Amino acid sequence: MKAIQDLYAAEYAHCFGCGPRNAGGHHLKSYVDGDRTIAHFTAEACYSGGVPNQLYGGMIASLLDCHGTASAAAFLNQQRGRTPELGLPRCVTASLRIDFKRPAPLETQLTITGALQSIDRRKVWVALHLHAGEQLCATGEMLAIELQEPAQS
Ligand SMILES: CCCCC/C=C\C/C=C\C/C=C\C/C=C\CCCC(=O)SCCNC(=O)CCNC(=O)[C@H](O)C(C)(C)COP(=O)(O)OP(=O)(O)OC[C@H]1O[C@@H](n2cnc3c(N)ncnc32)[C@H](O)[C@@H]1OP(=O)(O)O
Repeated sequence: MKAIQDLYAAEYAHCFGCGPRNAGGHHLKSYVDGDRTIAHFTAEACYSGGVPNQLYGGMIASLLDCHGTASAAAFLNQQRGRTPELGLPRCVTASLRIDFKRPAPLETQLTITGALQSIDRRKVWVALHLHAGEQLCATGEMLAIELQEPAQS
């Protein structure tokens, strides 16, 4: 199965967190998994926060940011009955609230999931969870908004 990010059009594929065309980026890959979305990521030791073996909060935000917008695009597509191969909506983060529940470890596989909360036209609310094994480390609530197409001349 293709990752959602691998369906982004070339001009939208340079995101630092998940763009396939950003050589220096993190290349997060998100997948549709039934009625939710899922991604896995293992952070290298250099992404340490201020406490030993504790992942930097900005990296957690980055993972939720990229997974959330990919999830929003996939959920909008599903609502519209479109297959991803026909093109994805272009969603950006309008707001992202994060609760850091427990430290997330370095050099350990993390699992990020997304679930659709609701859709109102271009607005998509996504619930996000980040786990290390069974441990819930962070939750997020995102409002993603579909970009409007530029006016045709
Ligand atoms: C095989 C072909 C495949 C084709 C694939 C094509 C595309 C691929 C898909 C996606 C790729 C795109 C990007 C993916 C890459 C990386 C993503 C990583 C995530 C990010 O890193 S992303 C960067 C950070 N992100 C920003 O840089 C956003 C800056 N911002 C803006 O660009 C505007 O702000 C925008 C566009 C968000 C809205 O602007 P706008 O002019 O379009 O719309 P407007 O302002 O009218 O808002 C409309 C309705 O949302 C409500 N609303 C707005 N903001 C709200 C808020 N904060 N809280 C609550 N409600 C809010 C309004 O109240 C109104 O509500 P209502 O309609 O009910 O009145």
